[in-house]
Amino acid sequence: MSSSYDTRIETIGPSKVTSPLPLWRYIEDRETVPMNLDPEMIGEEPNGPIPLEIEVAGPRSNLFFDPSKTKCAIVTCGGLCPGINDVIRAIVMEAHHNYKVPSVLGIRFGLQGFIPSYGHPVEELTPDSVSHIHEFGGTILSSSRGPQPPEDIVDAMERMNISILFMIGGDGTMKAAQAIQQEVARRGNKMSIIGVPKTIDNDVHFVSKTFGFDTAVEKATEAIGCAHAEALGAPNGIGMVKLMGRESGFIAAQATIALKEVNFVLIPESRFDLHGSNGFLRHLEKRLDKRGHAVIVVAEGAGQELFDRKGADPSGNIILGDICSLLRKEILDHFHKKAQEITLKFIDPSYIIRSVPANSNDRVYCGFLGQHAVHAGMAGKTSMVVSMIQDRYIYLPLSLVTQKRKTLNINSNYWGSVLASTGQPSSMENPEKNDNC
Ligand SMILES: Nc1ncnc2c1ncn2[C@@H]1O[C@H](COP(=O)(O)OP(=O)(O)OP(=O)(O)O)[C@@H](O)[C@H]1O
Ligand SMILES: O=P(O)(O)OC[C@H]1O[C@](O)(CO)[C@@H](O)[C@@H]1O
Repeated sequence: MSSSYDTRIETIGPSKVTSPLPLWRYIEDRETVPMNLDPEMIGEEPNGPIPLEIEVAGPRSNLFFDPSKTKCAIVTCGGLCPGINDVIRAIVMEAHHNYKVPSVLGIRFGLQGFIPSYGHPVEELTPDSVSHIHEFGGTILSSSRGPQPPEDIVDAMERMNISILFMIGGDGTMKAAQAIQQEVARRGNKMSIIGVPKTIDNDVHFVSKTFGFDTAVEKATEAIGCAHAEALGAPNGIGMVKLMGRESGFIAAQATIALKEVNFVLIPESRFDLHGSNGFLRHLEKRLDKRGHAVIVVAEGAGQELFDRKGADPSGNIILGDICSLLRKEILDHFHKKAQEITLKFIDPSYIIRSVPANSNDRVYCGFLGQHAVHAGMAGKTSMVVSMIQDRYIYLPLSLVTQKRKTLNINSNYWGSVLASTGQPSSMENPEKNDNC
């Protein structure tokens, strides 16, 4: 398969400043690494490897910005995610200790922090002030989700004399970064916009694994382990766990593969019927008849096709698309009608999987992401994100990662492995499509 992806990284201008870093190896500017990307890992159709030249992350010997006159800023947007504080810490340490920039500002409450009418003061981030923040979950800068005009954000950056803006967030934040970058370019400003993709959902296109995903999955497996114990603790015991993932089921799928005890995993990408000869309830019934217990993992966005546009369930009750409420009701009704005793225990770890501090893997990952983000910004690279693919830290254009949201491809070998682990059928849709009621 030939590739039509433009992986070139934009730069603001020529690099004329010698880097102050005491290093044994610099990365050649524009050094690339040839990669044969596994399409499944970056959210593309599984049509064979994607050959691409991708720019290697790392320190450059020549910089665009003169460190002694460079002011940086960091903003965190979207939902919380383990490791945000680790990235903030790494950026501040790298910028201050190695490049010796005079100032790194923390923008409070996401993009709101740029807009004067919200009145959020900026915070000077120093090595001292960030030295222990990795011990805590969340973001020391706080976050928000509302849209803010890129013109007002760039006005604020001009007023504060910011040269490099680091934006830590999910796919929405990367789109916001692109809009800010376009405004910067329209004004002909010499400012660098660097994205660090963050989300427990792992749904950023072209990024094989976002930081925080690993920790969230680890935390999710604790809930599944408990659901399994509950399921085993009663006759016909059913343990159900709800996990985050509104539009993609990566957390549910990965936690399922990690813990072999899951018998059904329901994700947004894989439609299913409740009733009928091949519906979920029939398969659950078979599982209970055979083994006497079942563990079900549900991504919050699964089964939205079962609700009408008002969020009502098949009986017309408005339950706002909450798939687990619907499943619990339908399971209880189903087995009640059959006069079969079941015990259903429901666990919703909810925000716990994303508000915890990062695990060791994510800590290491976040540290490097932060450092490489600073190297990129100082070299004058812009409109890009820092990421890791196939064990290499690399830079990717924002235009690539914002093309679409990554979803789990149910024709992939990865999903095949998930199904092999649960033993559920590859489809729980009925051939006759009229019996969801
Ligand atoms: N298409 C867009 N254009 C400009 N700004 C956007 C766009 N999408 C989202 N944003 C802004 O980016 C910020 C973060 O977006 P959002 O709330 O969607 O979270 P996210 O970055 O996708 O993180 P998460 O994965 O946790 O949802 C918000 O301030 C939002 O208004
Ligand atoms: O309740 P909030 O903060 O809007 O976010 C919930 C969403 O955020 C995420 O944690 C990350 O996008 C999703 O998994 C979840 O659907």
